[in-house]
Amino acid sequence: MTDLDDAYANMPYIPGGADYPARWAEAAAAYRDEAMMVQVGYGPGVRRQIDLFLPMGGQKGLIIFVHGGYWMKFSPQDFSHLARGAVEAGWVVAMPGYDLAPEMRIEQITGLIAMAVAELARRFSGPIRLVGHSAGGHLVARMLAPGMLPEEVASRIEKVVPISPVSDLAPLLRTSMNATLRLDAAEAGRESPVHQPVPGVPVQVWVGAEERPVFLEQARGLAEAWACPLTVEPGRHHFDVIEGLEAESPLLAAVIA
Ligand SMILES: N[C@@H](CC(=O)c1ccccc1NC=O)C(=O)O
Repeated sequence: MTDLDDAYANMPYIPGGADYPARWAEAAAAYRDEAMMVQVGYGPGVRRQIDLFLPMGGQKGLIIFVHGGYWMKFSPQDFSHLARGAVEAGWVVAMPGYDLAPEMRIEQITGLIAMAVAELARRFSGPIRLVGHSAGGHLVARMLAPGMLPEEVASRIEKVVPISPVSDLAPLLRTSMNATLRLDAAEAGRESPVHQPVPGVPVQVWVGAEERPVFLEQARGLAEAWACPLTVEPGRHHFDVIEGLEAESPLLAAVIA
């Protein structure tokens, strides 16, 4: 144990926390059974696949959701059900997979997400919105770094909603997770969205009021660094803060409005 392990642990502080991953996988599989889904690859290997959920009728644009799990856990197939709200509102929802730590360093994962976003931009026209949770919130925030995406892709990004993002990676150097993440101070600095220039696109940071204090700080830190709005949603913790994406909710409204 290191001094910040407990601060960054979510599961032990969430009632029934250990049951969430199995419930996510089950809800995700049930949604895939009824959804119109196709997969496209953006690189070699089973993880470089994007699940695409298609709405009936016209398309308002593309929403890319990047899942979390401290860059070392889960796949898009654990979170398919989160596409429902935006799909029913007429958006295409894309969920890219990515190779995980320790095989990948965080900066390589950032590069994979940039590749996935560029691939999606080639395949769809129209506006693109980015949503990510936790480590995925970090990854979507990273897409706004100068030069991360080709200009013709960057110019189509209309809005970004980082949910409970990790925005300053430096504290992770002091967690046992870093045995897997293998961050050093230099990479932690380069990979921290709080150190990026203020982006030119609207960003709305979202976090649950019942989250661990460090996640409230991480969210506030990003909203302050980027001078963008922060919503602290009452009654939500790190695991149920994403549930609003499943149906009409304040979070879904923030994403699709
Ligand atoms: N084992 C981790 C899991 C976790 O934090 C997490 C789980 C699902 C989605 C995002 C997460 N956190 C950051 O990416 C914990 O509870 O501390």
